[in-house]
Amino acid sequence: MNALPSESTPPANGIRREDGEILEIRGGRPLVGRVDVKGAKNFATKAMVASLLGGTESILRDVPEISDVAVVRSLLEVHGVTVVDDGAGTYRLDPSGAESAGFEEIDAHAGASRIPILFCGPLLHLLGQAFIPDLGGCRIGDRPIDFHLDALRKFGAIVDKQPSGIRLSAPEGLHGADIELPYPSVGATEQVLLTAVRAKGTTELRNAAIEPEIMDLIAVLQKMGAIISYEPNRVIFIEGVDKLRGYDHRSIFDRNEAASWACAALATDGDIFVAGAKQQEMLTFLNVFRKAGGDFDIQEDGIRFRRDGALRPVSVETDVHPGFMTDWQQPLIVALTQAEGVSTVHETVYENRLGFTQALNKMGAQIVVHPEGIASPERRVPRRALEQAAVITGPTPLHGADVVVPDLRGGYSYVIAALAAEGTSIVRNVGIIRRGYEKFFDKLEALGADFDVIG
Ligand SMILES: CC(=O)N[C@H]1[C@@H](OP(=O)(O)OP(=O)(O)OC[C@H]2O[C@@H](n3ccc(=O)[nH]c3=O)[C@H](O)[C@@H]2O)O[C@H](CO)[C@@H](O)[C@@H]1O
Ligand SMILES: C=C(OP(=O)(O)O)C(=O)O
Repeated sequence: MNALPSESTPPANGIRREDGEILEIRGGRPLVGRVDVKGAKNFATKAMVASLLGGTESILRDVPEISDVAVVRSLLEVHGVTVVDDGAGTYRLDPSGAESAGFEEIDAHAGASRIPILFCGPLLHLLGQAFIPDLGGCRIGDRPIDFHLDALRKFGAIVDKQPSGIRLSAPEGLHGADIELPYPSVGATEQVLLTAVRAKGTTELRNAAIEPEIMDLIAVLQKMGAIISYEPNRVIFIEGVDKLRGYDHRSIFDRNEAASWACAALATDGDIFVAGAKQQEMLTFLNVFRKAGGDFDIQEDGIRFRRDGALRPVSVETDVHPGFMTDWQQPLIVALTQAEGVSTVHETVYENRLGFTQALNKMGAQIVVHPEGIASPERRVPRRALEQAAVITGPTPLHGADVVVPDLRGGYSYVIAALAAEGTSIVRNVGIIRRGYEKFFDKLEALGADFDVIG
């Protein structure tokens, strides 16, 4: 492997490694070694928004160095929140200077993230108004926000959809609400939690999402002084309180990143210790990992993942927690291209999350995507002719190709496919991967990956 330019010396090709958008990857080598997984992208960003609700400074620990965090930080700062970090993942967030921000400033900082929508409740409580720009995030379906807006109206917000975003106001303040979600939406559940904690009166939320990241957000809000009870059958009661204080909290680990590296070990016949990974939040993933021919050791400070002989075909259906997480299926599909038999992956959360498989076929995989998925009336995702179920026939040797990253988990998947392939691949648009994977290039290097940043 050519020695990668270190951060301190400018690389020969003049490309600052950390800003690299194009990788040249030479495959055929197993990934072996240790990676450290920090806090979860899908938790830390929400906890940062929650700091707006506190009357005093909050401290958030194990914050990952990813671009989605940078987007939320800049949105908080344009609203007058002081954010200081120690360079090692501890953030201090002081909302005492919070104020309204101009549309242009907000729009300029919205980035490719979905998190801005979660600013609604806290800003309405704090300022009585909010402007939320159009959202980013992975293009894996329509990703509407109707559940969010319906909930905010029930809290008493006036919602005005505009060409470039949403303007909200709450002239009478916000009051408790009775809300049943049509689907256990993670974002909509977080929207309700972040709004209800300071609303006047009690809120009942039914059909709530209960992902581990949601439970950690509830823990943060409880630390701040909120009164939230989590009942059986996805029911959450929130008693609004007049004021909340700052919190001190260590983020839950990123189970999506941990699962990604586990799939990388399967795909490259490697052996990866994921420091920070915990069994409890990954039970469903670990069962599928073992059925697919993986072996894992649960240790005090992490989980060791490796292949245990030939990979075996599996049938997986994505679902809400505690089911198989939709964010896990893309890296798993890369590993299943090496399994000895026919696997199926039914994507039931998003209607368009299997398009990334076309590039895998370009690398030699045999994946057929069925737009209608499984024929079952209770399916979550409306039955439309989009990517719904993938049938993966293996094992198929992968060869290098020139591919363009479509989304966060698809991008990660292309990199491990290139590492598992024989020959050289060019993977473009890899900046998207930095949305959710901290120090991605450093980790690949630590695991023995043979690649260069070429653009
Ligand atoms: C930043 C973050 O935390 N992202 C995660 C979050 O996304 P996000 O919160 O956007 O995902 P949701 O759980 O809301 O979406 C699930 C399904 O509900 C639909 N829906 C959602 C909201 C709405 O108002 N109307 C509607 O129809 C979506 O289109 C999708 O089909 O949960 C997803 C499901 O675990 C994960 O894949 C994402 O990684
Ligand atoms: C879909 C994902 O993220 P986002 O909701 O931020 O697009 C993901 O983390 O896999």
